[in-house]
Amino acid sequence: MGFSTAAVRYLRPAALCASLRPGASAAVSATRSLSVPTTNEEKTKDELPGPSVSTTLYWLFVKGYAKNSHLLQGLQKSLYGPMWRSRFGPFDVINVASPELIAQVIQQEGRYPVRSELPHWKEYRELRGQAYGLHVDTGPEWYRIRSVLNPKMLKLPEVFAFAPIINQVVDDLLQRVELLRSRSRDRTTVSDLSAELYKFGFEGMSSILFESRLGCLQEEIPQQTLRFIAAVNDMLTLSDMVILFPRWTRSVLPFWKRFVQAWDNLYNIAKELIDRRISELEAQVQRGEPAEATYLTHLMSSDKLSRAEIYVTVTELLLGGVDTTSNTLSWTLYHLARDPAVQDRLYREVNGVCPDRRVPTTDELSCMPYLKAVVKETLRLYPVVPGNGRFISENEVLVNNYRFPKKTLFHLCHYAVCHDEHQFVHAQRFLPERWLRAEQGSAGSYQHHPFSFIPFGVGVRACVGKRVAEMEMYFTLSRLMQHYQVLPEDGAAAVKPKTRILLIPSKPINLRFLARA
Ligand code: HEM
Repeated sequence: MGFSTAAVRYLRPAALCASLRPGASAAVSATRSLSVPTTNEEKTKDELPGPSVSTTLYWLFVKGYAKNSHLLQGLQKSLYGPMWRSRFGPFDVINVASPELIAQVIQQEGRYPVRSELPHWKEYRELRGQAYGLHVDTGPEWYRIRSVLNPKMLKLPEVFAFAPIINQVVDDLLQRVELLRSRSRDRTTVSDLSAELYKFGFEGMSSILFESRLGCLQEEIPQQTLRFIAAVNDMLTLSDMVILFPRWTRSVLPFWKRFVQAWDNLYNIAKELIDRRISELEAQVQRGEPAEATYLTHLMSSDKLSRAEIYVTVTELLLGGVDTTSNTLSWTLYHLARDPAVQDRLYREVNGVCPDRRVPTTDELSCMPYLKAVVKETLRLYPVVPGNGRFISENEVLVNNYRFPKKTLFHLCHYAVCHDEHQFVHAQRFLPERWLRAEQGSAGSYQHHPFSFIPFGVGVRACVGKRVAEMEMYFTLSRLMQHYQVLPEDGAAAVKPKTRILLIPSKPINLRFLARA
């Protein structure tokens, strides 16, 4: 199947944005038709091609695609065409792997789209009497939560208010890089960069959400922070296991109990951090000191979310915001190290806009088109969420002339689409230039379909953290470029991606950071 349990998870909680904006990408063809074709010869899903369960098992566990389910998307597309059906365990999934078909699904997703059902998350919340939150709530209840988050997360001036916090964390990252390279044998290498960037991502998101520093980039990471990071990892890993096994196995297999324990740890630490910060803010207000309009203050003062909903929502934002951004940063630095011409051009752009290592302002970031093109191209080659989902529960759907009943789960094969030569010339190459309007053509690019590049998802349920993630990545990369030239280790082999829910490096990325004069 082009659909793994891992995909289910992001289909799961992944992370939401803008409405369908045909202008979303730099090279959107305005003339393409997104309308749903209708003829009289409708077909049913039983007529769709797709692998048998045994073929799927063979691919996943004999051929090794369980770890590379992003590649299975392309393989299956070549065998079955752009739409096929996969059945495996509890899943019956319709895979769509062309921008036109993805557009058709999204056009019919309804007012309150659902990525996938998360029965095990819902069950945990009910077990503990917690609020459902962003990922489990559906319909108008989900929208109510989104409408509180969107203004603070998706409006640029609001997002820019997080710039000082993010830059403080980038300061710490720079110090950490300096420390690690000075300790390395050749005094330049930072080993396992993704692990360092994960801690950076965690510190960055928690600084915004909890308005407190957790010390992830310190030499001695505080115990509570270590427990928190471990709980996040455990919960996400176990979430995939729990959904695969039927309920009766819970008394014999340890996964459900450990899943509940991991959620308990995660929720309790988040609750403690939030309560502590809220007490500080309340004391501040009582003393007559003005409270800054930061994230928690915004959620509290909106009066639209209960305290229980705030606990869950903030935890879920953290879950969506760490490894997505940190993995994208890892891949970007990996490519910059292997492509000196791209890195040099990026350095010249950053240095031209902000000489003498001056910290860029948000206005100055907007004068760095090549920086943005580099990040876009990284997200095209390594879409950290390689497959997305839509569970259309309310209505029947007509896609590619097949009629699907209510409660059909669609897997949007984003990885296959943004690696498609018909959409992107030299699709396997790292060519940031393709995103620069003035230079289209030099990189052989041409007008691609708006739904061929949707790394943050699409529609009203798209990623709520898109703007924050972009700003964090722009500051981090521009400032790293000001200080260092990055290079691969001598003779280092290429690092391929693998799917572990997200598209992550299959082995540690070690890079040399040479201080710029
Ligand atoms: C490179 C960085 C990121 C990428 C590529 C990414 C990608 C995605 C994608 C593909 C989705 C699913 C969207 C859909 O279903 O259409 C999503 C949802 C989501 N993302 Fe992100 N994300 C990133 C960073 C972040 C950050 C920084 C945050 C937190 C501030 C975040 C929080 C979320 C949340 C909470 C959802 C679920 C929203 C909902 O269901 O209403 N993401 N993300």
